[in-house]
This record gives sequence, C-alpha cells and structure tokens, in this order.
Amino acid sequence: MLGAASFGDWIGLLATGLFASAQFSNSAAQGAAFGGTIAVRLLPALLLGPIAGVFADRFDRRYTMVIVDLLRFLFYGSIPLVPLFGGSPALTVTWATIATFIGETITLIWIPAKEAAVPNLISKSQIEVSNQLTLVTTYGITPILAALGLSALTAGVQHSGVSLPDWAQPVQLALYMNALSRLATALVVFFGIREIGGKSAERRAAAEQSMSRQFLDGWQYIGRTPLVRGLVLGIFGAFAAGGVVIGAARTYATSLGAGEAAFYLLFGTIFLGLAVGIGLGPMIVKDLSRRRWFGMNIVLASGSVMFLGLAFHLSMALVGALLVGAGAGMAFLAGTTLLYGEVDDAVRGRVFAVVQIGVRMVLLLAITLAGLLVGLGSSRRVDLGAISVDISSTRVLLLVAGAIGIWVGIGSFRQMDDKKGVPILADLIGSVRGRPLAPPEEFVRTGLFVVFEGGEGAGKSTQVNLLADALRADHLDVVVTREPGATELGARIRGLVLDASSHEPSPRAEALLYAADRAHHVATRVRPALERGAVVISDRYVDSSLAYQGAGRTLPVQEIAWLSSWATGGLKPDLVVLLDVDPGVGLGRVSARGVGTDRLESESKAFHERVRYAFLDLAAADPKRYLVLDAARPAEELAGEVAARLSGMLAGTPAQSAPTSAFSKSASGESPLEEMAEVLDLDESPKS
Ligand SMILES: Nc1ncnc2c1ncn2[C@@H]1O[C@H](COP(=O)(O)OP(=O)(O)OP(=O)(O)O)[C@@H](O)[C@H]1O
Ligand SMILES: Cc1cn([C@H]2C[C@H](O)[C@@H](COP(=O)(O)O)O2)c(=O)[nH]c1=O
Repeated sequence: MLGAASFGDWIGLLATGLFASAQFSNSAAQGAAFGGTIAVRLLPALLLGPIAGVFADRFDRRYTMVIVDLLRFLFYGSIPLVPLFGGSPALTVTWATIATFIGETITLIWIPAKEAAVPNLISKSQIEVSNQLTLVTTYGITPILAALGLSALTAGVQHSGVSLPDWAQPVQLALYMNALSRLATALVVFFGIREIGGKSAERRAAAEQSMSRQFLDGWQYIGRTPLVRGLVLGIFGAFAAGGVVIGAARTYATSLGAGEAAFYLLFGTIFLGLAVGIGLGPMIVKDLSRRRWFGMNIVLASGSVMFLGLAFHLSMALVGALLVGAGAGMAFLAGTTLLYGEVDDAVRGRVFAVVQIGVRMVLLLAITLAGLLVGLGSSRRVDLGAISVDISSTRVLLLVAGAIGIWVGIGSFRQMDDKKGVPILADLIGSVRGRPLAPPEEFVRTGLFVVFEGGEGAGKSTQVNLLADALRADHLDVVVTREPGATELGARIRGLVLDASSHEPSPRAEALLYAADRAHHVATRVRPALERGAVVISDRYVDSSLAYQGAGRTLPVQEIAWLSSWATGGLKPDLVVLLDVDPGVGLGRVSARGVGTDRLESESKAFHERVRYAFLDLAAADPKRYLVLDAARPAEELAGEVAARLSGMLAGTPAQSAPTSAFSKSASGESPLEEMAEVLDLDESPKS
C-alpha cells in the first residue's frame, strides 16, 4: 500500500511541475513554473519539519496519518479542478502552488508518524527487510514507474489520435491518481491497521508536557545518546557525499571530456548504485554487525567520492558513481534499521523527523554548495604522457569531500563498534561467507597461555612436562592440560574420536567433537586458570583442528577456524611451540612405545604429511606467536629453547612478580628457567 502511495506521490511531483508549466506557452515561464512548483514541494520540509516529529509522538499516530491523508486527497484532487471551473492560468498555478505547499507541509507530519509506527507492527528481525522494501519502492521503483507511466500515458494518447476531454488529459489523470492514492492509504490505515492507534503510558506522560518542551527533549535525546547521535550524523555524512557528487556532476562530466549525456549517466548511476546497495547489500554481508556495516559504508561512499576525484576516464567515473550510490544506500539502510531498533517509541517520531528533514537539507545544501564551488573554481590540464588529466576545482572538491567523509565514517565506526578487537577485513570476509567472527569473550587474563603443537610422536608431552617441572620447581602456579580429554566430558569425547574400535565419526562430526571438547576445556579449565594468573601449558589446541580436520580431512580450513574461534570465545595462546618432525620419525617413536595406535595415528602417510605442512604454514603466517623447533633434536636442547623464549615472555607478568617466581634466584644465582636456557647457552631474548 505504501508503495502504491509512493507511486502516487512521485507521479504527483512530476505531474504538478508539468501541469504548472503547461499553463504557459513561453518557455521561460514554463521553466520557472516547473522549477518553482517542485521547489515549493521540497520547501515545507525546512519550515515545518522540526515540529512534525512532535506531532508524531504527541498524538494518536493512526488518526494523524488518516487525517493528513484525507487532507492531501482533498488538496491534490482540487488542483486539476481549478481550470475546469474556469480558473485563469495564473489562478491555476497559484492554487497548484498553494495546494502543493499545504500537501507537502502536512506530509511532514505523516512521515514521522508512519516511521514511528512501523517498528511497533513488526518484529525486530523483520525491520531491515521492511526498510529495504520501503526504500527500494520509494526511491528506486516508484519514481521510475511514475516517469514511465506518465510518459506512456501521454504518448499513448498522442498516438491514438483520440481527443480526450479537458478533465481527462494524461496530466489531469495523473493528478487524480495522486489524490486517490492518498484516499486509499487513509482507508487502509483507518480500517486495516488499527494497531497503529493508541499510545503507550510513556507517550501519554510525555504529552502532558508543552509542545516546545517535547521538541527540546527530542533534540536533547539525540545529543545525549551516542549511538543515535553517531547514526544521525553518519546518515547526513553519506548523503552529503552523494549531494557533492550530484552538485559537481555537470562540470565533472566536462572535465572527463564527456558531454551532456555523461552527466545524466553519472546521475543515473548513483541512483542505480543506491538501489543495488539497498537491494543486495544485506544479502551479501549477511550477519555482519550492522553497526560496523554502517561505518564501513560511509567510508566506502566517501572513498568512492575520492576515487571519482582521481578518475580520468568515464568508465572509472561510472564505477565510482556506482559505489558512491551503493555505499550511501547501504549506510542509509543500516542507519535507519539501527534507529528503528534502538530508539524508544516515545521519541521515535522526533528522531525520524530530524533524520528526514536533515537528509533533505544536507542533500540540498551539498548539491547547491558543490555547484557553487565548482562554478567558482578554475581548471588546469596536466599532461602525463599517454593521458592528460584536468586538475579542476571539481576534482579538488571531490577529494576534500571524500576525505572528510572517510574521517566521519572512521569516527562513527569507532564510536559504534560492537566487536572491538575483531579484525575488520576478516569479519567482513567471514560474514560474506556466512560466518561472522565473534568478539573475544571478555575476561581479565593475567596468566600466560602456552601451547605445544606438532604431529604424532613429535615429543609434545615430553616438552610439556619438562617446562611444567621447571616452572613448578620455582613454585609457580602451573596448569598442565591437553586436548582432547582434559576434562571429564573431554575424556568421553576423546574415547569417541580416538578409539579405533568404536564407529568412525564423519569428518564434520569429528570436527564438532573436537570443538565441543575444546569449548568445555577452555570454559572450565583454561580461562579460570588464566584469570587467576597461572601459566597454562596445553598439549594441543586450535591448530591441531586446523591441521588434522582442515588439511588432513580436507574440510574448509576457514570453517574450522571459525568453529574453533566460536568454541573458545576467541581465546588465543600467547605462545605456540611447534615441534616439527618428519611423520615417519614421529610415528616410529609412537610405535616404539608398544601400546598400539589410535584412529588418527593409523591414518595414511599422506594424511600426516598434510598435517605437518599445515602446522608449518600456520606458524609462517604469524611468526611472532610461534616458536618452531626441529623435534628431531635432543629433548633437553628443545626444552632449553622453550625456556629461553618463555623467560622473556614471563617478565612483567603476575607470575614473575609472585613471591616465589621463575625468576627467583637459586643458589647459583639463576632461576630454573634460566638454568634450562643455559643448557644451550641461549640468551633470553624472544626468538621466532
Ligand atoms: N626429542 C626427542 N628425541 C627423541 N625421542 C623423543 C624426543 N622427545 C620425545 N621423545 C620420545 O618419543 C616418544 C613420543 O614422545 P611424546 O609422547 O612426548 O610425544 P607426543 O608428541 O606427545 O606424542 P603423541 O602425539 O602421541 O601425543 C616418547 O617415547 C618419547 O620418549
Ligand atoms: C586437539 C585435536 C587433536 N586431534 C588428533 C591429533 C591426535 O591424533 C589426537 C590426539 O592425541 P594425542 O596423541 O594425545 O595428541 O587427536 C585432532 O585431530 N584434532 C584436534 O583438534
């Protein structure tokens, strides 16, 4: 219904302009009448806008919408009637202007009432889709349909040769359509959407205040609520970027050496981008945090404005314009969706009134200012060998506006980020793939988390024990643990995944079992120990899943990474010691133990080769966090290297400042770790 009404509005906007200009035969008067009527249609936003929101919050929204629509039906419907009753062209245009002005003025009361009512009708999860639908129909489909419909009507009548009576000319019909669409909306809202009516206790209480108090309260609410303030400013920023491009488009097209058609092409491409962004954006980013997406889109729109400033070919400019539109559209969608969800019902009307008026003002101002500035500036052609570029005031303006926009975008991203610490690009890529990254679980981590990784028989347990003994010898709080099987639940999971006699789990089930063991292990053993400041030494952790289930079983490594990150709440080790050994050597050590092999140890040589190289790749990707050791070397030498690396890391941790610490000196004047490190005459500086 709203789509139909929006169609009526757009067709009405065009028709009123055409209707006014058709009253004159002189082309200058026609132009003035067309432009003047359209300007009048936009002007009321500036005049009545600020108090329109108060109406939406103060009075029953259903009645407000119905009364406004009935009035619009009467005013818009009266416009084509004036000449029918013998009105002169001057009177007709005057009345068209007055009726349009009144109609548009009261529309400003209708819009916030509608915007404020919608979130009460649908669930939070449906808000974005509903917004998408509204924005695409209002700004994408219906204006195009209106323009096409009107021209088809006019052309159809001209070609048919039928002479229609004065009251049934295409423009008149369009105006009746505009009026009737309003009557239809009034009837639907009154009879069909009764839920919009009534007022919450909060709104009833607020209505006791004076209108001016309510008006001020609305502004104060925006000012003191950081999220709402950030959203409102961000939305304005995105529209300012779009406005600057539109305002500068004509001279910009000339600077590209392209003609008048390029201007229309750029203009149209921005709107195409807007529609694409609003229509497809949510489908692409899926569950990405909307707060993050909002800031990212402002940066995208502004960055694209800068790109336009540098583009030297029309094809580049079109890509830039498409991205400006897409960024602005997606920012607007994310912003309004967040506003719908975050703003209380009692002030929603006022906040949305500020947004809708602000957006119009910013757009108008940006277009006008940009037009003015590019008009004032001059241009110089620079030859760069094969290509020559126009360095004009237009381009400088685009670069400056883009840079300011990026600054605003980064600011709003920082202010609203709800996933602090989660890398932006990885989060975006993960979301596009359907697995957004989770923010790390918050906890005060004072201990140190050390993990030993490697293939079968690499010597992990041996090194874990050597390190733990050295630390314990100095009465440090040390927790030795392993995966899978460190907890009671984990022990049962270990039996399920490793027992060669039990049914073999499918690769995905195996990955989930390891993840389940890890989730429980981290929650019940690792985190509590790290919280109290202990040194936690684990025999295997996340990398084992990446290597065995990812590379070994050839499951997608990113999916395993996401699963593990979810299971651990993002907990990463401080140090991973990778004991690298040829699988043949490691498996030889395992079989030499003479206790048989488990299900994974029995896997093929190729499987274990893949596992080995996956471990090495992981270490190469993050060398600061890893210590890679050749596990074919004697166990004591390896322990010495681990000790040397660790002693550097323990400095400054609570463990070190404990009354008895790894650094408390023995009779020889050295701590146990230092003594271990001295086995190989190693210094204490961290190595990778
Ligand atoms: N550096 C080393 N050089 C030679 N043998 C070693 C070395 N380190 C450990 N070993 C021996 O290799 C065997 C396997 O060692 P360990 O149990 O520590 O390996 P692991 O990596 O924990 O094995 P798994 O993968 O089965 O858990 C043991 O018998 C151990 O004594
Ligand atoms: C944590 C983890 C382990 N595995 C495999 C690796 C080994 O074959 C066994 C664990 O036995 P260990 O000899 O006691 O180290 O499980 C795995 O495939 N995925 C994992 O996440």
